[in-house]
Amino acid sequence: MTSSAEALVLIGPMGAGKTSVGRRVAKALGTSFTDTDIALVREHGPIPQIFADHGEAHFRRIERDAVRTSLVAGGVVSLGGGAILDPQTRDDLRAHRVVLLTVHPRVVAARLRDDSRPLLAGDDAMRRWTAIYAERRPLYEEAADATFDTSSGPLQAVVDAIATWARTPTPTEEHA
Ligand SMILES: Nc1ncnc2c1ncn2[C@@H]1O[C@H](COP(=O)(O)OP(=O)(O)OP(=O)(O)O)[C@@H](O)[C@H]1O
Ligand SMILES: O=C(O)C1=C[C@@H](O)[C@@H](O)[C@H](O)C1
Ligand SMILES: [Mg+2]
Repeated sequence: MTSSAEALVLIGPMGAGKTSVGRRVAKALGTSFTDTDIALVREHGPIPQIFADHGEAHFRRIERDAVRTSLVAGGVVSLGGGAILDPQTRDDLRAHRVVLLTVHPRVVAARLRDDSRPLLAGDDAMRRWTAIYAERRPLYEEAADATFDTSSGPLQAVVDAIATWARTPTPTEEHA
């Protein structure tokens, strides 16, 4: 028995669909939706500005706080792509159901055209996306209870598949 509600947490690389899919999964399950990027922007301002004014290490600290608060709230929680880098966050995720969203590099390029992601700013965005994903992949895979690829098909098909998976009791729940 856990003291706080278990969240359904979406992790994965930039542009995999954590925000857009997570919002729709929450609607399908009739539960709350929190996106840690959206939450921290509300409190601290735009992400590129935070990186420019205070650097990535500072961003990771406030991201860590946003993740902790969001996990306590429960429901569906979409993390920023780099939140998995924090060891405390990785530890916290063990108490929740974690879904890894993946996407093929050929597909993601078209999804990353806006300038909201400072780690992809400027030239060579796709080369950096690929390197960052390769570096974090073991952390994503270690944390994930299930993986869904968002590269093809309608977004709603991924949403439905995750909602169906989420409704299936975990072995722990079955035997509780
Ligand atoms: N399955 C999908 N099919 C088509 N387009 C998608 C899909 N998932 C996301 N998109 C589009 O890709 C863009 C990026 O998606 P989104 O912001 O949800 O990614 P993210 O994983 O939250 O990225 P970040 O880590 O930067 O927060 C959005 O314009 C979204 O509409
Ligand atoms: O993958 C990352 O490191 C990031 C992903 C976005 O969700 C934002 O949290 C920010 O742009 C950094
Ligand atoms: Mg997002």
